[in-house]
Amino acid sequence: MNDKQLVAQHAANLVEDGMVVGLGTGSTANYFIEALAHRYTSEGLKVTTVSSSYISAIKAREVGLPLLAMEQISKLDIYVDGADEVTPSLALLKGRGSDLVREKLLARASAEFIVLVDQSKLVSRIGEKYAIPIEVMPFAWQLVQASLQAQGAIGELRPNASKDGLAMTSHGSLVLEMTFDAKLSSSELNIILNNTPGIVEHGIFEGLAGTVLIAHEGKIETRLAD
Ligand SMILES: O=C[C@H](O)[C@H](O)[C@H](O)COP(=O)(O)O
Repeated sequence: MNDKQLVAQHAANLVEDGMVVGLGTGSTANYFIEALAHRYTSEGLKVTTVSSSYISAIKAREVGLPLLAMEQISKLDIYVDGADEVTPSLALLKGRGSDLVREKLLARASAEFIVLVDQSKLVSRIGEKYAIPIEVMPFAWQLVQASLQAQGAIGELRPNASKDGLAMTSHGSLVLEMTFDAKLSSSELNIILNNTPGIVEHGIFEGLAGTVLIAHEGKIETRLAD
């Protein structure tokens, strides 16, 4: 079992009978979906799930988990997802995939947001390893880019996987990948991005993570939000 599987299994064991569980997106979230499905089929654990992306919904269906559409829920008990960066204050950077809107909705709506990472995701500040993904309305991308450049950021639209076009999110947005002055804190960046018209969603998850489970060499460390 690798570190991502280990931490995913640990999180699946935290799910209790009757819970509505949000399913994240990405390789770590996939391991969680598999581990939860195992408990559902082998232990008869009663769960309902809601997915953060089309790809996670497909995965959940493949493994036989009961799945609700997001429109059918107004709250959930637990949301489990990976992250690309985690700071000491448990601010997150997410969105190397393209499903930020649903991910942040579920993170905000859940009673408990549990983040699964290995040690490679720990950073001292948001933006240390990756540019910040920013979903923009397609017609707004140049105005958003110019507005952020005026505040010192640099960056371009995300290319698609084969680099012969542009990446598009599940909901038809383009993605700007912007790097900001390293002196800006995650909360300052969060405010700038929340206040910029034309941005649909962005990858800074500030004050949302309740628990971060960190796997390293077969052991799990639990960090709780203040
Ligand atoms: O949109 C992608 C999500 O934010 C992922 O949770 C994040 O990129 C981490 O992915 P992984 O578990 O594959 O490292």
